[in-house]
Amino acid sequence: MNPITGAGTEVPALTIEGVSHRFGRVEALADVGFTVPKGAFCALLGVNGAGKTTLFSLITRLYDSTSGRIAVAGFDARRQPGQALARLGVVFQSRALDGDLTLRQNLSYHASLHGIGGRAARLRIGEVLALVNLTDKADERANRLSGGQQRRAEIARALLHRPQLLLLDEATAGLDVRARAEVLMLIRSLIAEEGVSALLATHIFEELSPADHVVVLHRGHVLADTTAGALAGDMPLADAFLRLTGEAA
Ligand SMILES: Nc1ncnc2c1ncn2[C@@H]1O[C@H](COP(=O)(O)OP(=O)(O)OP(=O)(O)O)[C@@H](O)[C@H]1O
Repeated sequence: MNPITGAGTEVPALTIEGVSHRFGRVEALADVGFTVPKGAFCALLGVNGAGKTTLFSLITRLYDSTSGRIAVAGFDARRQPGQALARLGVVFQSRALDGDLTLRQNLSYHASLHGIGGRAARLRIGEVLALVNLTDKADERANRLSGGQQRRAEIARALLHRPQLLLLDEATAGLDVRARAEVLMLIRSLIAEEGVSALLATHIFEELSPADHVVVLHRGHVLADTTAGALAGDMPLADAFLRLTGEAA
């Protein structure tokens, strides 16, 4: 077993190998590689422009990856996109709920996009609402929910089709400290109890525990693939990040 990532012989939730991507002359990603094991949490740390969103766009097939390999639960994103995407749940940086619809209506709409309807949808919506602890808010209009509740609702939405990997792009940004902690606790409990894996792009270091797997992305390069504790050493994680990248998060 890999002592840092905890990877065993199981098929990883996410495999990134030798992935590069350019926007004209800008090299957004350069030979990026790392693995998120099944049932694990990984924080992708990077300042603005590090390449986090580009990487997420390649994983979700918004952009086509032309070099290297991306696999979700063993399914190649380029050659088996349907199978790869079916195993992926995404929480975007921008708000993704229709504020005028109730939480249940939002979830019904997205369930139908995944081909889940009728009784199966009603049952699954009940399950995901319970998972994110929002059962009592099901008939509330989305714009009446707090920022933290909306994020939890977006996580519920991402879980509807039972993905194996959650991609969370700055899912805790813009929330107060308490709501951030609640969202992170939810992600950790989904990993522990539901067996999903999660890749969280973030630049908020206080959220992380020493044992957490962290990948530092900087100007398109992976500078570290280790644990938060090993990266921090005897200094605060933010200081270690600054020393490594030359930039404060
Ligand atoms: N559509 C695009 N066209 C040209 N350059 C782009 C495009 N998207 C991203 N870039 C450039 O690619 C690099 C990586 O950007 P990216 O958005 O992936 O970083 P990021 O880590 O997600 O940052 P942020 O936290 O600001 O979203 C940056 O230099 C950015 O300017």
